[in-house]
Amino acid sequence: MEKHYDSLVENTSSVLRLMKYRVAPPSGDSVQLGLVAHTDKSALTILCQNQVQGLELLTKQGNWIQVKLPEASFIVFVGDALKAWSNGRLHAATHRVMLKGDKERYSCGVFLVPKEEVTIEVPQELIDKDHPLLYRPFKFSDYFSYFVSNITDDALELYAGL
Ligand SMILES: O=C(O)CCC(=O)C(=O)O
Ligand SMILES: [Fe+2]
Repeated sequence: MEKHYDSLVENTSSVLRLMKYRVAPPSGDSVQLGLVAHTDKSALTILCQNQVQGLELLTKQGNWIQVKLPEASFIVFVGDALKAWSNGRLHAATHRVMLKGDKERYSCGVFLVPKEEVTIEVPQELIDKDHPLLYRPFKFSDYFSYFVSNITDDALELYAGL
C-alpha cells in the first residue's frame, strides 16, 4: 500500500465543504431527513461536525445506526473511488443525516477526489484467487458523469462492476 501512497496524493484534489442543516419547521415527524442516504463518490472523506448529532450509518445487515461523534473528533469515510481501487476490500459505507431538535447542525468535510483524468485501476497485488477482480478500469470523471445522470445507490456496481 505504501507503494501507492504518493500516486494517491498526487492524483487527488481536496475539496473543502461546509454544510449547514437548518432547523426543520415543526411537523408531525420528530425526526426529519437532512441528507439522503448515499455513499461518497470521493476516494476518502474526512468529516467533522458541531455538537449537533445526526449522522447515521447503514450496517452490512441493513440496519441504520446513529453515529455519536465525540466533540472535536473526525470521521473518515471510504468513498466509491477507493472501494473500486481496493477491489472492494475497503467498504464504502452508506450514510445519511437525520435531524431532530431545534439546533442548527453544521458539518465540515474534506473530500479527496481523484483528478479529472485519473483512471481507477485495481493494482495487481490486490487481485488473487480469493479476491477476483471486481471492477474494470475506469476514468473517474466518466464515472462521476454517469452517477450524475443516473443517480442510483449501486452506481459503482452498474458502471464498473464485472
Ligand atoms: O453532514 C454530514 O455529517 C454528512 C455529510 C455527507 O455525508 C456528505 O456531504 O457527503
Ligand atoms: Fe457523505
